Amino acid sequence: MKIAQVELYIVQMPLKSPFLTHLGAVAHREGIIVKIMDQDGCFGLGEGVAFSTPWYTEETVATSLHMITDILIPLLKKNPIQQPEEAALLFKSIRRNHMAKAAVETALWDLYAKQNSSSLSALLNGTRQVIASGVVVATDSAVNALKQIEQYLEEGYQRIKVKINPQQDYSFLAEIRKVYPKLPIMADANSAYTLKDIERLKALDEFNLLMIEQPLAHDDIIEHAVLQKEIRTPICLDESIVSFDDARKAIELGSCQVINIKVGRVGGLYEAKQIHDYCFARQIPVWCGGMIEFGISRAHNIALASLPGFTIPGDISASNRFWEEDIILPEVQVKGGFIKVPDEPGIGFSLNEKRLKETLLSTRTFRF
Ligand SMILES: O=C(O)CCC(=O)C1=CC=C[C@@H](O)[C@@H]1C(=O)O
Ligand SMILES: [Mg+2]
Repeated sequence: MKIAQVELYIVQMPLKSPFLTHLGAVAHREGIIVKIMDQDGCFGLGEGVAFSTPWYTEETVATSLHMITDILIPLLKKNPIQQPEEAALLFKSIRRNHMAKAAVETALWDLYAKQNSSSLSALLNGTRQVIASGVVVATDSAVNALKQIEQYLEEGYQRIKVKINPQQDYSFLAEIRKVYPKLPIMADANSAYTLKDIERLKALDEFNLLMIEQPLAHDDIIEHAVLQKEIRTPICLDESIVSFDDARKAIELGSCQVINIKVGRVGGLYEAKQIHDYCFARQIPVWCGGMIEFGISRAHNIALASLPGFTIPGDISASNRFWEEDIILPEVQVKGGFIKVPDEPGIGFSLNEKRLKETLLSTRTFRF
């Protein structure tokens, strides 16, 4: 792929309003934009989606920077690659650090697509021209959630995800169901429960949720299989699935009926596609998760979600869900509940240089 230079941009932006889960609040988002340039000046873009602290997974912006700078870039310098799959396989010699790997690997996919004048969606064998869009409500009260849901439904979003925990679950969902008896709703618990809560979780079956996401421990697939036999609501796994093998084992065990695929969590588009292909062959629905990300990661998600197995609206919302102004042009827009899949080369979005400058904390450059 003739890599000539890698540039990293560390950016930070306030969210329009804090994103609240039982694990804490995200009010500011730091991220790493990766730009990989070839000898002809063509470049690909990726985004590191680790948070500033390790509350969702073990990675942080600082650990990602270390991995990219001291491990992954030197590895790429030593091992010239012909296509992005080779980078994904090369990075398997390094344990975990999936978000750092994905930041680099996704930039290589964008570069490779542009070098071959193909849209990223087409390169991945995407089949959709538009993808259905869902949105997450992450707030502290049913009153606020209802206000947000009303606004998001006006904006066209096709399904709503809410955050639950044992302190508010039943009453919170009951309030929402009272106003919206038929709305497609899913609930994300981010590991707020244990098997001792089986009766609590059984009681949530009456709300006819599309699914409950990650009710038990972040690294469990055994107890989720026990729980799934006890509750009617389909379990969706998020945190527990960090690789293709995790997905295969969870499905074999009956730990879930749905998988939330996040490109960063599984180490890149190659692994994400492997999980998709496996699930698609077995008619296990998947959807594309979000990471409160900026537009570059959002663009990669759109390309991934154009694959045929993404049959459930994901957490891919418009740029203006979180940001006053995103770092891409054009911004991601939701129209009539759908986002258009670009057909221009690569991710089909470019960097908003003005916004990048406004949000920039620091940069690093590496010549090959
Ligand atoms: O990016 C979005 O639109 C929302 C993403 C989202 O819901 C999440 C991102 C990161 C951590 C979470 O608590 C949550 C999730 O678990 O899916
Ligand atoms: Mg989740």
